Amino acid sequence: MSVLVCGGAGYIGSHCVYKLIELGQKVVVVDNLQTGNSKAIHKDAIFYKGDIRDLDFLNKVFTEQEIDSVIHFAANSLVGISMSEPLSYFDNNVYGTEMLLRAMSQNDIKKIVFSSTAAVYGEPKSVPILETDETNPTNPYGETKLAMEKMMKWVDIAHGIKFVSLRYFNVAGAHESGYIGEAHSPETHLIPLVLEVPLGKREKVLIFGDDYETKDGTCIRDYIHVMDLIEAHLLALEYLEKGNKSDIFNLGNGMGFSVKEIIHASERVTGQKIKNEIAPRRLGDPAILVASSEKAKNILSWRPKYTDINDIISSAWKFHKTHENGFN
Ligand SMILES: NC(=O)c1ccc[n+]([C@@H]2O[C@H](COP(=O)([O-])OP(=O)(O)OC[C@H]3O[C@@H](n4cnc5c(N)ncnc54)[C@H](O)[C@@H]3O)[C@@H](O)[C@H]2O)c1
Ligand SMILES: O=c1ccn([C@@H]2O[C@H](COP(=O)(O)OP(=O)(O)O[C@H]3O[C@H](CO)[C@@H](O)[C@H](O)[C@H]3O)[C@@H](O)[C@H]2O)c(=O)[nH]1
Repeated sequence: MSVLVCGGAGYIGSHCVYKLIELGQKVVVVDNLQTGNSKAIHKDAIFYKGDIRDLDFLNKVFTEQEIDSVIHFAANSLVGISMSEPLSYFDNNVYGTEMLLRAMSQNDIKKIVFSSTAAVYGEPKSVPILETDETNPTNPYGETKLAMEKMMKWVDIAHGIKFVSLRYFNVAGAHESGYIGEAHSPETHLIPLVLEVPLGKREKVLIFGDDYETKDGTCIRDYIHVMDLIEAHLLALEYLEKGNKSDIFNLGNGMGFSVKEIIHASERVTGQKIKNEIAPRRLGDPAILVASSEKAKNILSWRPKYTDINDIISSAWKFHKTHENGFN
């Protein structure tokens, strides 16, 4: 039996595929390569290039392969762009998930682990954020992920498809081998952008707003290492295999770092001064997002290994130093 990884050519999905294969699992990848790269897919995975919004394509994959469970990373995932292109976010994320769940239902596949996000909470009333806290997204991206979670809840009730929704905070770092890492084109995420300065690919990094109500005026995020995140997916699959109920878990380190602190930590890691400049706020950004992951620790027995921001940035730096042009 195989695990189907939707979005397995992307940053997080490719790390999941590597880990599953290292553990001896059979893996099928579906990806339309809109932001992913086929070079990031482990050579032992079976790859189908196609779009999750294409029901016939999905049914072909489910017919040709013996799929037991699905891990669903395929989505549009950029806060800033979702503010100017909300409809493409609803189309790819909500309609895409609708088609995936339809195909799973038609092919009697009953387990899905799903990438959700801290963006479902919006501006939190208190931190660290608990899964039971209010969800009130400040951007269309978070709204689509919330809609996808709600869709899965009703599909579970109607069709018995059990889900684990993992609400990731900010994912960073790279696979220990240094073979794969975060390589988007164009890049929009803070840590890889900051590291482009010491690599000589960028003159300076822009800080989107220094007038937030935070300790130094810049946005605070909770950074989690991609391999710790993947570990939680494996535990979530086990949890579903044991017949447990559908549930939602936050995944973060429980520590907030401001944009300025990330730049300073990156200076320590790289040993180089990183030029930066204050720019206007980016629309849709909450000021602060920090997770409580106690529920994942208690129920899934999740134990993150990378709890020091220097180690997370060092891991990203190791990849970027050897892949200055991503996978090209
Ligand atoms: N990176 C983060 O910090 C973060 C935080 C929270 C949640 N997430 C979620 O995690 C998931 C993966 O994020 P990522 O950073 O790896 O993004 P990514 O863009 O690198 O990966 C997404 C992958 O899905 C593929 N894809 C997108 N739409 C598709 C479609 N319709 N059909 C088939 N393939 C499709 C892309 O080509 C890409 O390979 C996303 O769902 C994202 O919302 C990411
Ligand atoms: O050039 C840059 C890029 C980012 N930022 C700021 O850095 C922080 C982190 O931004 P980014 O790395 O783009 O991540 P987020 O916008 O926080 O979103 C990520 O983390 C979310 C969870 O918190 C996920 O839902 C999203 O999919 C994922 O892209 C934010 O305050 C940005 O405003 C800058 O100041 N300058």
